[in-house]
Amino acid sequence: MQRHISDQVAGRKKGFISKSLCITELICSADMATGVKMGVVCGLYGGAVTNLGSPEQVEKLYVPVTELAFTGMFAMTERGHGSNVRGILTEAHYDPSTQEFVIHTPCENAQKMYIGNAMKGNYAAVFAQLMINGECHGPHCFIVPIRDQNGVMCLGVTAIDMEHKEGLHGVDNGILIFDHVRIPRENLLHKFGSVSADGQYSSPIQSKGSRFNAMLAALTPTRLALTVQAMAAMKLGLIIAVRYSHSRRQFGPKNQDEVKIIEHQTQYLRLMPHLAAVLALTFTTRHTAGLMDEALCQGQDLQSNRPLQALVAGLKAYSTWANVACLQECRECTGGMGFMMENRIPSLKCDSDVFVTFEGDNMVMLQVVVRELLSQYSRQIGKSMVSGLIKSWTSYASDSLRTSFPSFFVDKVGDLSFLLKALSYRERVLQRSLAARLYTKVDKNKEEFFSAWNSCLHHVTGLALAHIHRVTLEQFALAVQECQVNEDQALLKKFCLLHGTSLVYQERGWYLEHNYLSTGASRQIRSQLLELCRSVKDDALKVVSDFNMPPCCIQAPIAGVPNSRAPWGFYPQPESPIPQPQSQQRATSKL
Ligand SMILES: CCCCCCCCCCCCC/C=C/C(=O)SCCNC(=O)CCNC(=O)[C@H](O)C(C)(C)COP(=O)(O)OP(=O)(O)OC[C@H]1O[C@@H](n2cnc3c(N)ncnc32)[C@H](O)[C@@H]1OP(=O)(O)O
Ligand SMILES: Cc1cc2nc3c(=O)[nH]c(=O)nc-3n(C[C@H](O)[C@H](O)[C@H](O)COP(=O)(O)OP(=O)(O)OC[C@H]3O[C@@H](n4cnc5c(N)ncnc54)[C@H](O)[C@@H]3O)c2cc1C
Repeated sequence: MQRHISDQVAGRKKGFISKSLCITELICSADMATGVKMGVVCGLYGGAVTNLGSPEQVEKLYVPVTELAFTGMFAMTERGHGSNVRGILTEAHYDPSTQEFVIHTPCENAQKMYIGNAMKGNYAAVFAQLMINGECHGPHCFIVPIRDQNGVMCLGVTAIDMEHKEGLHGVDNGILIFDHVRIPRENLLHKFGSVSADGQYSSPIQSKGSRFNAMLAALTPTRLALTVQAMAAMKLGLIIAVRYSHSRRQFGPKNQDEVKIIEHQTQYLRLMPHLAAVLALTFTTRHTAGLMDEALCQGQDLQSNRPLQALVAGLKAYSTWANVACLQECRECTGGMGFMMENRIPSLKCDSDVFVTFEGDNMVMLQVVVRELLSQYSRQIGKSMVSGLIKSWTSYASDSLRTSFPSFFVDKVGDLSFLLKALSYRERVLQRSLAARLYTKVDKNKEEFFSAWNSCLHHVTGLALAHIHRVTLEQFALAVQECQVNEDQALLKKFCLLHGTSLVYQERGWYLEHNYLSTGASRQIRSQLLELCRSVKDDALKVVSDFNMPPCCIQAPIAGVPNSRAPWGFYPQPESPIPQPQSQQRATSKL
């Protein structure tokens, strides 16, 4: 792990992001809190220093972390501002007489909140408004000493433990308050903004907005890491629920053995789409990590890669919501056993619920996606075309768009090509109609942008998810094509079809409203979904074992893996004979 992190420092060895995501998934599978804590120290504090600092600052402020000399934290969020980082109130005043920055918390709303590792960490990457002679240069990142290696607090710094949370109990989250804390000028991470000894500000990025965006790009790698952490939670939940569904028996034909609960149609209908989704997410995150590795190996900064930032922001939102839905389904599909702490699902739910909020609230992340989609769109067609769009928007959407997606003429309803075109069609219609709506509101009716945008948020979030859905199905389809093992390829193809069918089925109302699906086709999609779920329910055991999750990471007796932290567990082995009450050998009979 240590060598691996120093790779990060040594300028990104080939495939660094892809490799680190494998480590991430494994660490998070073992314990979500450990993953988050490492994410804070390595991903966030480390990411801030390596993405926003100079090589000398990386050497001084991050390499010692890889040598376990000290740890860091990431202090961006404040009591008054979490999503709206531009509005943060912590101040960093430059004092040319001493060539120092004075970090100060001017009011209660400026207190840094929820900060991971706040009660143990030595240094904080603190986001503050950079002030020189009363002029504000926007949020910048400063390295502020919090406590020494003996745990003695630094002068002017107060840390308050926020204590009880829903989950992630292994992470210490706290409040940080700075009372005129002086740090050397060299502690400003100055890749995108620096201050000379006599107080002259300079930046390689002229636009304040783009400079601000560059500051936040440091979050992109950990947002992708969080996507992987959400996938790890989904995989654990599905391993437990699928295995239990293949061992637990309940009800059956008269005078015959009770059937395994996986045989109940509702059981496989509830679980299989989530299994397909986590496979789609697996291939899409690998693709995205590859893009990131490629960019970094070509010496590109993440800051200038808005398409990548948008893709990661969308994946973070989709995966963390998918995880919450998946774990709830797994909890319900395992009945009373799923509610017992020994079987892991409750703690996975509690630990990962917050993933939809931190690292960028999902509703806000979806807007990052659409900002980029609209930016690309207006570059692609130019403003004049958008005005042209408005004139005949309704006919435009229903006629010309459909001709570019003649699915229902050439593709068989439910084929993969049909599903891919359906998802692309929906994304295009939502993108063009949103562009037209905003253009009408802002350019024609001169509405203030915020209120125009706010009144379209339902549309915005729908477009963002439509985009991510389409990307995940495309990446899944590519992975199927590239699969070299025929048996695996055939199985992945069924799950890929299931993922696409499930996505179109979820939005069948929209497709019916837009005359893209006939009522007959909609019924065909539903029948296909039911049949695909049925056809893969037994293959699911192979899929979840192919996750190669080490037993020590599963820790769930109902999945046939003893929980070392809950030795009292009941151990029905998958494929086990039907356990009878008198024969129910508790593994702890020796107690
Ligand atoms: C090795 C082991 C590792 C294990 C890893 C485990 C997993 C990881 C676990 C990590 C631990 C988690 C613990 C939690 C930590 C945290 O929560 S940290 C804090 C996280 N906080 C956030 O993410 C804050 C979210 N907010 C933001 O990201 C931003 O504030 C924002 C909302 C995106 C900014 O919005 P806004 O203020 O509107 O600014 P921008 O949208 O960036 O706009 C700035 C200007 O840029 C223009 N613009 C926007 N988009 C585009 C575009 N696509 N193209 C072109 N231009 C664009 C925009 O118009 C603005 O221009 P101006 O108006 O001219 O300024
Ligand atoms: C366990 C935990 C650990 C954390 N660790 C850290 C850390 O180490 N470092 C750090 O800096 N931060 C950390 N955070 C803070 C986290 O990043 C913020 O909670 C997150 O960014 C959301 O900000 P907020 O809580 O202020 O919610 P708000 O931004 O106030 O959002 C509240 C609600 O308003 C909605 N909303 C806000 N803006 C919009 C909008 N423009 N459009 C639509 N809806 C909107 C949101 O969707 C949400 O439903 C942590 C938080 C938690 C809970």
